[in-house]
Amino acid sequence: MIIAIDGPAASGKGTIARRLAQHLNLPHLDTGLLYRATARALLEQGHDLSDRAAAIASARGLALTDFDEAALRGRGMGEAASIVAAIPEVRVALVEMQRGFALRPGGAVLDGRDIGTVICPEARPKIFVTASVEARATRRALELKSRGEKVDYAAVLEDIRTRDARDSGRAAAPLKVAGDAVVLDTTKLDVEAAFKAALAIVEATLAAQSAG
Ligand SMILES: Nc1ncnc2c1ncn2[C@@H]1O[C@H](COP(=O)(O)OP(=O)(O)O)[C@@H](O)[C@H]1O
Ligand SMILES: Nc1ccn([C@@H]2O[C@H](COP(=O)(O)OP(=O)(O)O)[C@@H](O)[C@H]2O)c(=O)n1
Repeated sequence: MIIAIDGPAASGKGTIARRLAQHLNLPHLDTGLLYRATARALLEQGHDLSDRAAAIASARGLALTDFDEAALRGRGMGEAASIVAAIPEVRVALVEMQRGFALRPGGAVLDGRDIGTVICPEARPKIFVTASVEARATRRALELKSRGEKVDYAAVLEDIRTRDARDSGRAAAPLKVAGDAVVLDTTKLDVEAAFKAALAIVEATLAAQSAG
């Protein structure tokens, strides 16, 4: 089974994807890390984020490895990732890697922005995880603080608004709800309740598949 989890920044999609993968014993790919790693490689080589050719080369050179998550999950890298992710050729360079992961025998769980719409349109179920922008900013601010970053809520809220607009407004694989996705709003759910709600969606899909 391929499970596609999409949604905006800090909606809780990664947490849900990880928990589902663990529970179902499936491999999990956080596809946001691919865009974050592309941006980081670009910056480390001294290029500017607006250097399209260098961004494309960086995406083409990326390998699925154990990413240095501590370096990638910082506030600046989320913003940088969303800038390079708007370049169509960067996205194309990362498609095969993601599809290869999704098509592993036994299935996989992938989370991102375009898993259900572009990478794995055949995935079942597709879950679109969302939450109010204020809840997402609160969660991200807490997360960044726990990672040792000095952050202020207002700045994180502004970051998230900017990123939502860029990710939804771009021409290439914009963030949007797939027609056949189930929307899961986690604004009022804690981590455990959000996981249980997602698991119920997966179980309903499995039941429908075995019935039909
Ligand atoms: N339902 C929830 N309630 C409160 N905090 C949550 C919830 N889901 C996730 N979090 C926390 O919010 C932060 C962002 O979650 P994450 O799963 O990384 O989001 P995303 O992958 O959508 O960016 C993490 O610190 C995570 O522990
Ligand atoms: N499948 C994906 C995953 C991430 N991205 C981009 O990468 C950025 C960082 O993604 P992420 O999932 O790590 O970010 P968070 O949702 O964790 O904040 C997003 O803002 C998107 O612009 C994408 O375009 N497509």
